[in-house]
This record gives sequence, C-alpha cells and structure tokens, in this order.
Amino acid sequence: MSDDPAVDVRGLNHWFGTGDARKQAMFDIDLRLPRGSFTVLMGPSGSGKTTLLTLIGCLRSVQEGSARLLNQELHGAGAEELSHLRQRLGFIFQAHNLHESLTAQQNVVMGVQVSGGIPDDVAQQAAAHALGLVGLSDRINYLPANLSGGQKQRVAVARALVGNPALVLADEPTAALDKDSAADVVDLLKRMGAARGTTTLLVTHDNRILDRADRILTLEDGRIVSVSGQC
Ligand SMILES: Nc1ncnc2c1ncn2[C@@H]1O[C@H](COP(=O)(O)OP(=O)(O)OP(=O)(O)O)[C@@H](O)[C@H]1O
Repeated sequence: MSDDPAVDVRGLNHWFGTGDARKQAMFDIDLRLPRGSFTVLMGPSGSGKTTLLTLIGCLRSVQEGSARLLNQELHGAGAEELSHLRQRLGFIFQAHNLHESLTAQQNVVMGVQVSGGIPDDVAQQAAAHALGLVGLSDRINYLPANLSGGQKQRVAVARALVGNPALVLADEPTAALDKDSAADVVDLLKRMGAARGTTTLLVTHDNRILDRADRILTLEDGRIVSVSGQC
C-alpha cells in the first residue's frame, strides 16, 4: 500500500454565491488523512463540515487550492475523472437514503452496481456478505419500513462498504440513532475500516463518537482550528 495520504488538501478556499451574495465558506484548509485512518470532523452548525466533505467527495468542484484524493488532483479534474474517483468512495448520510421499495439486499446491491459491469450473481453474493458483516443476515429480505433506525443505518454502512471503497465519507451517520445504535454503527465502521485498510472521515456533532477517533479535526467559520490525536 502506498504511504501517500488518501487525502491531501492544501490551501483550499471555497465560496458560495455570486456578486454581492458571494461569501467565503472555506479558508486556507490544510488537511491530510493517512491511509487507514479514522478521522472525526467536528464543529458548530454552519462551520463548513459538509462543504469540506462534499469537496473531498468530488460532489463539488474545487475552486482554489489543491485537493489530492487517492493521488489524483481534484482541482481542474474533468467530469469523467471525478466520476471514476467517486466510484472508489463510500458515502453514508444522516438520513440513510435507502430506497423504501427495495429490500435491504437490493439496496446493498445498488452499492455494488455503481461501478457497473458487475454480474448480478456476484453483486448479490457481495451484498449478502456485507449484510452478514453488519449483523443483518437474518434481515436481508426486509424492506426498510420493517427495520429499526439502527438497522437501517447498518444497511447504509453495508451499502457504502460493499464496493470496498478506499475512502468512506460519513455525514452525521449517527444523528438519528440512540446511544447504543450509534456506538454500534461507529464501531462497525471502525472495525470494517481497520480490516480493509479503508480511510474514514466522519462528520459529527455527536460527542459520544470522539473516543473512537484516531484524530479529531475541529472546524470553525470555515477554518480548521484544532487537530488532536495521532497524525
Ligand atoms: N449551497 C450553498 N449556497 C450558499 N451557501 C452555502 C451553501 N452550502 C453551504 N453554505 C454556507 O456555507 C457555510 C458552511 O455550511 P456547511 O453546510 O458546510 O456547514 P456545516 O458545518 O456542515 O453545518 P451543519 O452542521 O449545520 O450541517 C454556511 O455559512 C452555509 O450557510
């Protein structure tokens, strides 16, 4: 495995709006995420956590500065390169975003098929395996409506990890969960990340997660104001 960090951001600035409404949201961000690390990104509402996550996740264009993701520069990258890079990422959001009309298994299969060209039987096997890893082997044919909040979020974790992503970006994945389910989801992400060498960046307001992070970054008003933990 390469020693290069999974994410290497330098001098990143970002603005929203145009003309008089133009407002700077990110200021001179420097950030490195070593491969296999588990980093928590904290900060008050409006501090820029989601903006930073979506820039790193190729969901927004980098306007100024450098952001290298898996050894590829995002600033100036074309749509096709960004789309290929996105296929190497796993996303988990606060709202699990499961398709309500699809079973747990079918939802996870969609996570395999983002990269395209995967035979259906292989996708089905991979999805069943991922659901087993998150402890839901006995729920694969359940619709989301018949799963608890914690179980739905575990399906979302399985869907994010089934394609073996190099980097997992999670935005408030435990916000809607009770204490035990939140701990389960984070432990699961950490355990699976460690087993596969996946790098994880997790945005949260949830103090319960902090003791599980290798590193904690704090954003305030679009600036990183503290970094704690190992580098
Ligand atoms: N699409 C947008 N257009 C204009 N301004 C935006 C847009 N998205 C975010 N912003 C502004 O950028 C700043 C950072 O927002 P962001 O959503 O990244 O913060 P956050 O830390 O994720 O907040 P929260 O914890 O509430 O989700 C805020 O001032 C926000 O109003």
